[in-house]
Amino acid sequence: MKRVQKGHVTLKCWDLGGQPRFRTMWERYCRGVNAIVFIVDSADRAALPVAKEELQLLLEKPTLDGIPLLVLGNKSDLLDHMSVDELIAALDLKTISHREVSCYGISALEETNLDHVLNWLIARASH
Ligand SMILES: Nc1nc2c(ncn2[C@@H]2O[C@H](COP(=O)(O)OP(=O)(O)OP(=O)(O)O)[C@@H](O)[C@H]2O)c(=O)[nH]1
Repeated sequence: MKRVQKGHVTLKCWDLGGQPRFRTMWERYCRGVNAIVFIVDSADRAALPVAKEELQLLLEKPTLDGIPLLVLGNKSDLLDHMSVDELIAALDLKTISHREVSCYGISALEETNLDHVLNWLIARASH
């Protein structure tokens, strides 16, 4: 767990492992949160079918109904990264209903677009 502070808001963030053995834990950690952030490698097209599958399995849990979802396509610094529109299509984000969904491209390495991510999260934080 990591605390991220901006102004008067402190975000408590849990970084969950992406490997198969951790995936059954996702739902437990996502219960009761203000937002779920699902991060994919936007330069790894081959991994997206599995990412789509795992995201759908997570979102169909009744305990997570209505929780806002932010999908981040990381590694936008790499030449062959997918655009946000490509990510939306590959992850079938348009078919997600009963919750708010946003998708941004970011680079954790170059710290690109992270201000948008923070603002999105702060707007959904509890006061
Ligand atoms: N080019 C580039 N590489 C990145 C970026 N973000 C992370 N990486 C690299 O990607 C690899 C994986 O990064 P991690 O932070 O371990 O990824 P993770 O998703 O937390 O991994 P798990 O939690 O184990 O699934 C590392 O080699 C990072 O240096 C980025 O924005 N651009």
